[in-house]
Amino acid sequence: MTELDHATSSVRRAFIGVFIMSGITSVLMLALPFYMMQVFQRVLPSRSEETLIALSILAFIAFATYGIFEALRMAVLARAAARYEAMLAGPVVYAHFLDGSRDASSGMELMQDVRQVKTFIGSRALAAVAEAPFIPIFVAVLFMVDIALGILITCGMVVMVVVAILQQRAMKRGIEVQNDAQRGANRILQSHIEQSETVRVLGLQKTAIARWGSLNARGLTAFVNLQTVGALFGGFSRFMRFSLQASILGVGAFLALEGDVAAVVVFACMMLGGRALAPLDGLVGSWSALTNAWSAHNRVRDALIGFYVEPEKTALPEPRGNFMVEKLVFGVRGSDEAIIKRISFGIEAGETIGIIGPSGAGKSTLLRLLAGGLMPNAGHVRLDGADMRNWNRIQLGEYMGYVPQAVEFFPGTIGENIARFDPDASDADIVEAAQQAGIHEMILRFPRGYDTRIGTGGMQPSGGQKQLIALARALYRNPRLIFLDEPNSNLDQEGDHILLGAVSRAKARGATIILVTQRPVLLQVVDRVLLMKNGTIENYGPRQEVLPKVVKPASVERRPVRQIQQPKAGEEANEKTDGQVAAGAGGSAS
Ligand SMILES: Nc1ncnc2c1ncn2[C@@H]1O[C@H](COP(=O)(O)OP(=O)(O)OP(=O)(O)O)[C@@H](O)[C@H]1O
Repeated sequence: MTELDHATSSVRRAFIGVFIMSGITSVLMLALPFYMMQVFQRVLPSRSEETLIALSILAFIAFATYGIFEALRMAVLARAAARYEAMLAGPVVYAHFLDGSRDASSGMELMQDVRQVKTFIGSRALAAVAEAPFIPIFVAVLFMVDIALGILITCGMVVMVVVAILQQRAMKRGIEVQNDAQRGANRILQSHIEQSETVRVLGLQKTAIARWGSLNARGLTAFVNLQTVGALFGGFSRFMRFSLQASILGVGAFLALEGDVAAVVVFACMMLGGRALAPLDGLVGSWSALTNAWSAHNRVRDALIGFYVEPEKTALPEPRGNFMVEKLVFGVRGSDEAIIKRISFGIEAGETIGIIGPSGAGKSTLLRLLAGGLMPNAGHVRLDGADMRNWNRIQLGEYMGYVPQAVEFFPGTIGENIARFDPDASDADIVEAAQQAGIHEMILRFPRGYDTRIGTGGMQPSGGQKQLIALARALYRNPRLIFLDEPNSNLDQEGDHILLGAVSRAKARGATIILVTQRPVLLQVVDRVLLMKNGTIENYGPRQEVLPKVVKPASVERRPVRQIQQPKAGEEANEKTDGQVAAGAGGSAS
């Protein structure tokens, strides 16, 4: 059973309970008209105070029971609503983490969808849905009083159902337009707020507001139209409800004049009519909330189809670091051309591999596939023989170090970020990782040292500092597998030396290191070079064979790649080489 199945069956169970309670409250609603009839037809003619007291006690018991069930019903719905969010919010985020093709905003939107459904489940609108099947009770009582009253209310209700259907049709398109516009506007706003500084520097304030505003205006126009249509239908529904109640009174009065029914029965029937029509009226009034919640649930369902938080996978032994890539294909939705095109190669445990190639060749994508950040569309990435999908990701994370291309930190202190928020982290391990990354002294100079807060709302380290802190995080507890995506793109010469030293030490202790780089300086330490071009492998082999064919003469002159000696473990790198790897970019010379 998936998480979605668990959540929906929990809501279903709650709804069945609410449905039963709605049946009880519907029957109890008959107590007031019944009490009124008894008072007028029994107590007043007999002038019996005992009967009045007995009837009143019975009526109060009925009202109290009604009140209890009404409260209970809403409490059950509130709990079901909270359970829906509690059971699905985590899996929605989890599924988002697993699906590398989703962007950040779609994760937040799904969370909003979960909340929208939760709000609906806990609302009166769902209670009205549960009451609707009991309308026939009131209709049947009216039929029992007089067939004319029964026919009248039935016809009125048919008209109201037709109104509800027409309303649904009239509002369907508007609801879609409103939701699409609001989502689009939110995405634009979120992205501009995240990049406020760029907006400020480039003077894009008005453009940003205009782009967001035009979509938001569409949403607002759709909102006004929807509210107007809803109000019109709501007004008509009220009109129908009051007219029907008045008609019941009119027809009842006519029957009373004929002597067919007593006057008090006419009043009781009018009350019953009102009760019968209330749920329908409620449904018409909350139609857009119901439709929105249904669409939101469908989006949540689509995101979670087949998803279940897996029972812990069997923990495999610590990986040695043998990678086997088999016919690997990766593409994104909406694009015909794959980014990674059926490539196969292997990496030996303990090797250091440099992935190079022109911009857009697919280097970062390949690295992310190897690290398990993305899942392939076809083919396999096997680590020590096991498909990456079959590794226990939480266990595997302990053996992984990763510096992504765009480094960001989670809100917390530098120490917490380096330790990946491990609650059992020892200060010694954190400091050791920082020393390995050569930033211990730099961190000590920060306002609160290792306790300085970074990430959203905290201190903003420079680009180079970010890369070195991320390197410390990658080296925390000496992982076996290290993935570095252009880890020196913001580093100066000193940073390059620190990085080379750290990579060399990790290599010396047997780690498998895969790095993407555009600059030859890092290639000094690699064993093999994988040259990518347009999603395929153009060349893969020992550094000494591949590099001479792809490094620009300028950089070769400054530091001939053929002569670059791999530094020994712990040895700091030599001078920085500024040349760019010209792999496949045309004009490369050997
Ligand atoms: N989520 C995505 N949606 C659409 N296209 C994508 C996505 N991710 C990557 N691409 C495309 O895939 C191609 C390879 O991207 P990738 O980042 O792997 O290249 P790269 O070789 O690392 O480039 P660079 O050296 O510039 O970082 C690019 O053309 C990029 O536009």
